Parts: sequence; structure tokens; C-alpha cells
Amino acid sequence: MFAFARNTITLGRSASRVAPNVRSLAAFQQTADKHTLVLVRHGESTWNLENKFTGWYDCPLSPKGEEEVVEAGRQIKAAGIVPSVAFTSMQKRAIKTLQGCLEETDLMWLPTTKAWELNERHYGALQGLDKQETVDKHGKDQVLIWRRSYDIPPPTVDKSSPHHPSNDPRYADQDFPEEWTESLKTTLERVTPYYEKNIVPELKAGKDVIIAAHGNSLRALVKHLDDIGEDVIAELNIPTGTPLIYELDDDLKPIPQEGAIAPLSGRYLGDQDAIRARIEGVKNQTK
Ligand SMILES: O=C(O)[C@@H](CO)OP(=O)(O)O
Repeated sequence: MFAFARNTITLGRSASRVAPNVRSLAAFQQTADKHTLVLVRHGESTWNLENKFTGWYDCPLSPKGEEEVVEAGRQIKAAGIVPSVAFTSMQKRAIKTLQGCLEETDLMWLPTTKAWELNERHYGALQGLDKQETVDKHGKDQVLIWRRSYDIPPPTVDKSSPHHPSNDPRYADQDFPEEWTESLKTTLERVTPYYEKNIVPELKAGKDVIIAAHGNSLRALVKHLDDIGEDVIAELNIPTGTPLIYELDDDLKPIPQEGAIAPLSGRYLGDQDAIRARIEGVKNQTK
């Protein structure tokens, strides 16, 4: 089943609020009602460009990343999507990405929440290392396990490391273990409860939501939304600066979208060949 046209859905929502004599029509349309969730991985960052493990390091967008986020905003606007509430991480590459999208859609005023739970996965002792040099030193297979296994985290950092969050004032209100790193599993264990507690109520209230976040925090979120298995999620890479549109039914289950790239049921906006090439590019950072 594919999504209904957007204006049909809008009619459905208002119809369900009006007269009892259109209740049967409203009941039908209620089943087609949907909630739009826009996910955007940040545009290319300077450390993506330098091919370094980034995690919670707060690097900016590269010049190409700045262009990607403007284009992402234009695509959201061209698709007729008008989010009414926004979420992002505590990291400037995602914050700037959100701002770029909101600027292009003339929605800079949108209520926005920044949450560390939407941060990139912390890459432990790999943060700051060149990805290809790490392959040369530890082997491709080991690095792939650190990058894409579900529950095997990279080596930890302790509080003596500048990469430990206890040394960053933006996390002063949080307690992190002495030895810190994250796998996709532990990333999911903070992304999913945050989504359920803070974002689901907005969707249920009828608001369309935009989230600008990161490759691995979004992998965790789509794993949850699409119920993707641990083996399959290992193969999933999310391209930079490319809006990924989920339409959710009234139970907030994804409605499969035409043109979606499996295993996702959301669809990417933009040139599909270019998007597939970008996905390959993320995969090939550690050849
Ligand atoms: O370095 C990182 O933080 C992430 C995203 O850029 O990399 P990877 O795709 O290797 O998980």
C-alpha cells in the first residue's frame, strides 16, 4: 500500500472533526490519516571530508555540507511538507542542518528542541582517528565490526580524554560512566525512549515533525520505526543532507512509500541515483 496524496490526507483530518453526517466518510479517511516525520542526517561535516571517526566531536559542516542542507530545505519545500515542530542534537553539524532546512522553508521560527539523546553514536577511543589508517592498523573486518556491528562498541575513553563527555560543559547535567563508548544498541537505548517520550506526543497531537540528527542516531531510529533486524541494519547507511520522509499511520507505524529503498519504508527526496551513490560513499569510507 502506498501513501495517499497529501491533500487527501489534509481533507481527511478536517473532515474527521466536522459534521456527524460525514462520519462514515471521516471513518474511512481516518484510516488513511497520517503523520509526517522528516529525518535529515546532517550535511557533510569537515571530519566526514577528512574521513575521521567523529562521534561526539563537534565539527562544523564542510562547504559542500552547507550546500547540501540548502538543497535539503529546497526539497522539503518542493515536496509541500511543512513541519510544525523540530528536534535536533547538541552538535553543530545537525543544528546547522536543521537551520538550513528551516531557512529554506521559511520556518526559522519553529519551536526547536536540542537533545543529547539525538547525538551521533559516541565513537569512544576511535574519535579523531583517520578511518582508512584505522583499517590499515586493525584490519577491515575489525573496523567494520566497530562501525556497523549492532552491539560491539569501539574501545572506551576515560575521563582523562578530551573526548569524554564529562569534559564538555554542554553535558554538565548528565552523568556518564567513567569508561565511555557506544554501540548502535546502546545508541538505540537512548534514542528510542527519547523519541517515544518527546516526539511521539507531538505526532499524536497532529504535528508534523522534522528531526536533524546523525548517521547512527538515525540508523537507531529507523531500526525502531521499521523494526529492522540486527543483521540487516548492519548493511544500512544513511547519506548526508538528504531528507528521508516517513508517513506514519494513526498507530505511528510507517506507511510504505513509493520509491523507498529497502529496508526503509520512508522515501528519500531528491535524485535517487545520486542518493544511492552517496549511500555507497558512506559504506566505502573504510574499504
Ligand atoms: O564518524 C562518525 O561519527 C560516523 C558518522 O560520520 O561514521 P560511521 O559512518 O563510520 O559510523
